[in-house]
Amino acid sequence: MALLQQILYKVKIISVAGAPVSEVSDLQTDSRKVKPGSCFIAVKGTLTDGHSFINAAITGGASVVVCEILPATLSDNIQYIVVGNSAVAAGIMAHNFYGELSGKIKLVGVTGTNGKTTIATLLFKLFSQLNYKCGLISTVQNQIAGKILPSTHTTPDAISLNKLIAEMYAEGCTYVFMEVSSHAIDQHRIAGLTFAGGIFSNITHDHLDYHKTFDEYIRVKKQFFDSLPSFAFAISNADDKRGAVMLQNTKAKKYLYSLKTMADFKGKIIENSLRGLVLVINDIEVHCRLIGTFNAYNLLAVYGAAVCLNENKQTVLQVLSGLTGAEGRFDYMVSRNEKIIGIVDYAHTPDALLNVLATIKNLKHGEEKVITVVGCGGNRDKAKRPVMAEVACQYSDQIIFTSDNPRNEDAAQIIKDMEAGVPIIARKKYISIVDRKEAIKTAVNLAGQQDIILVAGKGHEKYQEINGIKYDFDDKKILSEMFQLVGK
Ligand SMILES: CC(=O)N[C@H]1[C@@H](OP(=O)(O)OP(=O)(O)OC[C@H]2O[C@@H](n3ccc(=O)[nH]c3=O)[C@H](O)[C@@H]2O)O[C@H](CO)[C@@H](O)[C@@H]1O[C@H](C)C(=O)N[C@@H](C)C(=O)N[C@H](CCC(=O)O)C(=O)O
Ligand SMILES: Nc1ncnc2c1ncn2[C@@H]1O[C@H](COP(=O)(O)OP(=O)(O)OP(=O)(O)O)[C@@H](O)[C@H]1O
Ligand SMILES: N[C@H](CCC[C@H](N)C(=O)O)C(=O)O
Ligand SMILES: [Mg+2]
Repeated sequence: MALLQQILYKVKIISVAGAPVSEVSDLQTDSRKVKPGSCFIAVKGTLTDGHSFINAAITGGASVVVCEILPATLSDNIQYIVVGNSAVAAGIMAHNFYGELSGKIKLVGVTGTNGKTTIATLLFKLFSQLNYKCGLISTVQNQIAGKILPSTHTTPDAISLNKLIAEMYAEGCTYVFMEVSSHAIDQHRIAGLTFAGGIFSNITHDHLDYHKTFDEYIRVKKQFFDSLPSFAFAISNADDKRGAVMLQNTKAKKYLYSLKTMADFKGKIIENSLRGLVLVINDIEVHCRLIGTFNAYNLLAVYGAAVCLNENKQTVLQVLSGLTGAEGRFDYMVSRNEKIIGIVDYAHTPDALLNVLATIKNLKHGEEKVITVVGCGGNRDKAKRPVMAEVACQYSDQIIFTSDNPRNEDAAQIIKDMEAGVPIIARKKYISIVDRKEAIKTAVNLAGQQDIILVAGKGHEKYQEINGIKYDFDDKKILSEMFQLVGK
């Protein structure tokens, strides 16, 4: 049980009605999870409005209701608290409920279209190797010190998020590295948290189904930096067109990283091959295992954050040089007889696909073919489909369009949306195969000695979501099984 008054600390209350209640057993934004004594917070969502479930929550046992609009009829023995924004209230209340712990650990948030998982995971690995107990909140998995927990979102809802941070604190974690998605910022999942630092990777086309315009997407991402406290650090990518804008109104201490211009954290690529990257970072040469220019940016962001967190520069670079990236990001394998190269990557935006394919192009020695297998997710930004197809065609010798997670859409129609982006000159080099396993198999059959197969879009995912059901599916496992069979 927790005192209601304490949980409401810092919440902007407009009015209070009904019967006074002093304690609640927990907080819930979902009426279906309410228990006797719960405080139900009615949040306006994207599909429905939590206010329609106030009665269901009361029937379920809620004793307190936090809402933006008071119901027409009030139930007996229930306290109603009217707030300006229930989602913001949920964030602040969850933070209070779990002991305001974000300020007691060092919480670092990473935002941007691409690179969040990579940067957060590298920071987690780096600080763990520097002998700190750390937490990780990411798309691939959550981790509390060594314990791995499954992840359902890039950034969990406010209640799950604060609960997770509380578990991390209880386990003795002193650092938590987390991804901050644009959905999370917009839906106030991070409201109430105190960040020690924020990192911006980049912003390119994605999620326009949700944010509607690119300007709005930028505005939402910027809000994260606008809300950082003055004692925090804010690190941004000087080479991204919007890198400066992100820090324009932040109170935090500002730092920039760059491969192209003068910056606090300045990098230069000396070598970029399948063996990894050789970089000079602020005059120190470092050999890294990560591949591709985009990873040079991720490494610079990680280095910058570690320096801002007062770690020794030499030690940081020493540890960084041994680190591998996150699962399903440029995961590299070679077929039996060492003939075909396979790369599984989570590129599911035009920019990510472009970066990965440009990296592969740079790494080629000669006339090897690049065969790309790619699809787009259903119930997500439709505008990126033709653009991803165009990018795939531009940088590949052969392309197989296939399904990703169709969710509630028709996989064949998603592929048609992609095909609309195929340039006329590329019409002869693509085929479409809805069944993703068949598509991967076909790519392996098409590949000759030394050719490179890129399987893009699903990275670490272990399922394919079709009409609400998650079927077992693992690009890496399928590709490696087929690679075992390749005898040519
Ligand atoms: C579009 C979106 O972001 N939706 C998220 C949002 O749900 P919503 O706004 O649609 O909620 P809703 O269904 O309209 O319901 C409104 C309210 O009524 C409540 N309700 C609903 C039904 C009921 O019977 N009783 C009840 O109380 C709900 O609990 C909710 O509080 O809030 C929920 C709780 O936080 C999230 O689980 C849900 O994520 C959905 C499943 C999702 O797929 N989200 C993706 C797009 C997402 O968030 N992705 C980002 C990463 C993106 C990236 O950068 O790559 C992420 O952070 O994971
Ligand atoms: N700094 C970067 N710039 C551009 N592309 C990148 C960068 N880092 C990674 N990528 C590409 O984007 C893909 C996704 O990377 P990552 O998972 O780190 O990003 P993310 O921001 O966490 O994505 P999500 O929003 O889906 O969680 C990678 O598989 C790679 O193709
Ligand atoms: N976090 C991203 C993941 C997309 C991954 C891709 N495989 C897809 O299903 O579209 C999203 O929810 O939009
Ligand atoms: Mg991620």
